[in-house]
Amino acid sequence: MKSIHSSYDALIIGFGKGGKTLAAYLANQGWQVALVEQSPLMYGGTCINIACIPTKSLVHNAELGKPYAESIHEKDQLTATLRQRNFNLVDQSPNATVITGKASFVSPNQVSVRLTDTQEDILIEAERIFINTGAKPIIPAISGLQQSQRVFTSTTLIEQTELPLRLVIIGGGYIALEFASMYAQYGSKVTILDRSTQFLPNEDRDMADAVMAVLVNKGIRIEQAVNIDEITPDDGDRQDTVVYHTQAGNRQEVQASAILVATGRQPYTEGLNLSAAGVDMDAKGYIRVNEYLQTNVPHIWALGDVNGGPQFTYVSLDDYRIIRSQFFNYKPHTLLDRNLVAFSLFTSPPFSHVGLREHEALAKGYHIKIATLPAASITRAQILNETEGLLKCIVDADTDQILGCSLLCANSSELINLVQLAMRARFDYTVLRDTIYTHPSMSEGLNDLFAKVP
Ligand SMILES: Cc1cc2nc3c(=O)[nH]c(=O)nc-3n(C[C@H](O)[C@H](O)[C@H](O)COP(=O)(O)OP(=O)(O)OC[C@H]3O[C@@H](n4cnc5c(N)ncnc54)[C@H](O)[C@@H]3O)c2cc1C
Ligand SMILES: NC(=O)c1ccc[n+]([C@@H]2O[C@H](COP(=O)([O-])OP(=O)(O)OC[C@H]3O[C@@H](n4cnc5c(N)ncnc54)[C@H](O)[C@@H]3O)[C@@H](O)[C@H]2O)c1
Repeated sequence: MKSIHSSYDALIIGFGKGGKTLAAYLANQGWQVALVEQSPLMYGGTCINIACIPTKSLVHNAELGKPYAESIHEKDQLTATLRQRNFNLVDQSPNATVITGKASFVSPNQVSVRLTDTQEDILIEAERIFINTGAKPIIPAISGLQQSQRVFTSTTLIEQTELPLRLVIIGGGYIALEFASMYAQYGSKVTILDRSTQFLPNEDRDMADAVMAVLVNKGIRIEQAVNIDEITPDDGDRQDTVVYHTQAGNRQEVQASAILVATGRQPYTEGLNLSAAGVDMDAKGYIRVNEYLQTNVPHIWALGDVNGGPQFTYVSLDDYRIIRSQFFNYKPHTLLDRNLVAFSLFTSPPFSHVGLREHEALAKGYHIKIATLPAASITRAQILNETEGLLKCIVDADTDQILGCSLLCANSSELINLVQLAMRARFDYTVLRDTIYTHPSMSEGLNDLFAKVP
């Protein structure tokens, strides 16, 4: 490890997407930079070690029909490679040092770091401090949950090399649906128990129903509006029992060889001692920032999940761009000009969305034109043998501009970026309708979808 100085131009706390990119950039510009990460198993942050990358590797291999244990092994190799590459990305710069330890504020400019290997406490001063400590799972208070040996988070479930025969998932959001889809494809019998009264409550009902149909076709059982009462332990048959009530008040039970808790993620500020720096948080514990991602303490910024923005790796990366534009010669960029953040939910096929949904456009008073297209009508989908799904676009009837688009089909996580670009460029929908796409491709579905706009 490089020698640690007592003072730096910039101190970055947490090896998240925004922070590591910022660390490498600032060091290349000649700043003296320290990046503190509490765990050597988290160099590179959440995305590459325990989130996006390992889960999408598992989704991909499930689609290919690879056995579970082999896929877990392959995922571990991939994350180990990326971890080392990410460490090098920062630490190989002569101006940057990765310090492995837990950071805690002592004053607005001073941070104490308890080094992970020696448990020694060191004090670091920095002119500017960037907090990028991410988020961690919310664990609901359910009787028996803490005692159970079969309860996992998204992090710990994908450490298991044995496929759970019966997987019960508590939650109905991103993690729940992605894990349900992939574990069902590996061969688990999956049950989703969601507290929300509606499946995918933010989506238009036609799209939500189409996603639900995809999951149900994989044999997944989905229960909405449930209230989990308790988890009762293994009685020798290697299965716990999850006891819950339905909205109608009926008591139900389901057996589980593994239980995944996927009930949301909360800001990771534990141990940071933000009060010593005087940094404000909101009611949910997210660090309050202005449009420049600056906290109430002017030389301290917060990037990524911890600042309460949408929890996506690409948003953390865009946070880096916002900060970069404040110090270097880039076009000014703030939270105020961040619009059109698309997302992809990596079920198989993936569900992707950008812009307004139909119900949102109507609520905003737009006059709209709508078109839908079954994925099965796209030739490429037939070739791929992935004919499940539905595509939908919402167009402003007064201007012909695209207001929103939802895609449930093969490669939708790529296609949605094309639609997003057209929306940012303020193209009329006819541009996507009449563009010459390669053949046979999923993009051609956009020709057909937009051709159906009345
Ligand atoms: C299972 C799962 C799947 C996901 N899939 C996707 C996806 O497909 N696409 C997508 O865009 N997003 C996905 N996300 C969300 C995405 O992972 C996060 O939005 C993103 O990783 C957040 O990064 P960040 O920059 O906030 O920091 P993180 O990458 O979370 O990094 C924070 C780091 O800070 C460290 N840390 C915390 N406190 C301290 C401290 N006091 N001292 C030192 N170090 C500290 C932590 O150990 C951690 O390494 C997924 C999330 C999960 C859980
Ligand atoms: N593809 C992606 O980009 C991707 C993938 C995974 C995660 N993520 C990010 O990670 C974040 C966290 O994901 P998540 O799925 O944990 O959270 P989420 O906020 O997406 O979903 C939480 C779900 O848990 C349910 N819930 C909450 N408490 C419950 C309880 N006690 N009993 C039953 N159900 C309960 C809610 O109804 C909701 O369906 C997401 O917001 C997303 O930003 C992104």
